[in-house]
Amino acid sequence: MTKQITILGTGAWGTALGKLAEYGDNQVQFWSRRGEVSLEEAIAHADVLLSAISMKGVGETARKVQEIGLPPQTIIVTATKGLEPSTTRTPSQIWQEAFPNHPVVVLSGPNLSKEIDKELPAATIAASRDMKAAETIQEAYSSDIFRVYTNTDPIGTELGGTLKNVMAIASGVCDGLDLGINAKSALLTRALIEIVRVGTSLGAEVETFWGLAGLGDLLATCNSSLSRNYRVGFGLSQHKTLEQVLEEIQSTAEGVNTTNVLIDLAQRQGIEVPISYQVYRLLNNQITPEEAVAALMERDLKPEVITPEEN
Ligand SMILES: NC(=O)C1=CN([C@@H]2O[C@H](COP(=O)(O)OP(=O)(O)OC[C@H]3O[C@@H](n4cnc5c(N)ncnc54)[C@H](OP(=O)(O)O)[C@@H]3O)[C@@H](O)[C@H]2O)C=CC1
Ligand SMILES: O=C(CO)COP(=O)(O)O
Repeated sequence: MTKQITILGTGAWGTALGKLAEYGDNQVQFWSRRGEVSLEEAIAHADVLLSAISMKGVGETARKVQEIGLPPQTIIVTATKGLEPSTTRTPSQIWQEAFPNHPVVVLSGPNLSKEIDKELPAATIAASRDMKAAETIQEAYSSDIFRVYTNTDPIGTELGGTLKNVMAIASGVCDGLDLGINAKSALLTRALIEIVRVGTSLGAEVETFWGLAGLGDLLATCNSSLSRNYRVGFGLSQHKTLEQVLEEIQSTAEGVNTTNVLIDLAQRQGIEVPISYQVYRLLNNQITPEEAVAALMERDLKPEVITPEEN
């Protein structure tokens, strides 16, 4: 059945998700803080409210929607991949706290917007504790170019997409320094284990990270120069400053903020995050790319540990 989908944010991802929604025969209403349609008008008849706003605007936008109020049947979908600095909350936690009586669905997977724009085939996850809501989004968004799976682990799905951005920065450094496929394979494998360790300590289910929202998104983002986060790492490996690289990208690279939030959280909770820590030091000008690689190679020797219980 045709849904009225209101998309908040007309950046790269909001626009691509709008096209996908239209492709799936839905009615789409865009809203942007710079646009002509008021937020009140945009959400008045929404069956689905989909937020594709970058992390820095999520809390503020959720508050604005809260002040206006949502129709009772509206399903909230969040497609943002980030962590709120002041609270370390994920976007779905922010939306769910603002709207405790509405279902919240996380939409996340290996979905580089530039490929979606070209109508290349892709798959993603619609995750919610409310399976009926996840299935509604699955149905609304599925088409012959976009295959949507459901799961019941919104936090794991969201953290897969969020934490891989940190690893994409590391991966850009790895490729930029021309370290080879052996190094890249080692990096991505250990990156996934690090993501699992953080994710499970924040309440995610381990299995989620073996799927599209975990391994799938890690592979896409860490192997593509379409990824803004990958380009941050690649640029730093060429000894450009972070400011220069971000100026060149002119778009959201959530991994920069996520790394800072993650290191703060990991240090407070005693979670071991060796790769993310080197990314943090690099982003904060404490180390060169070459020193970051050396620091990872020179860590204490130990057995390969894969399960989240062990470090
Ligand atoms: N691009 C991609 O391939 C994918 C991106 N994502 C995620 O989607 C999110 C958005 O990314 P993307 O669209 O690429 O980034 P863009 O930089 O292209 O767009 C960011 C969007 O967020 C809006 N925004 C930022 N701050 C605020 C605010 N305070 N209030 C209201 N709106 C605000 C911007 O509005 P304005 O234009 O007015 O500044 C713009 O619409 C990120 O979390 C990203 O990780 C997820 C999957 C794929
Ligand atoms: O999340 C993405 C692909 O799934 C987009 O990655 P970037 O934000 O690094 O461009």
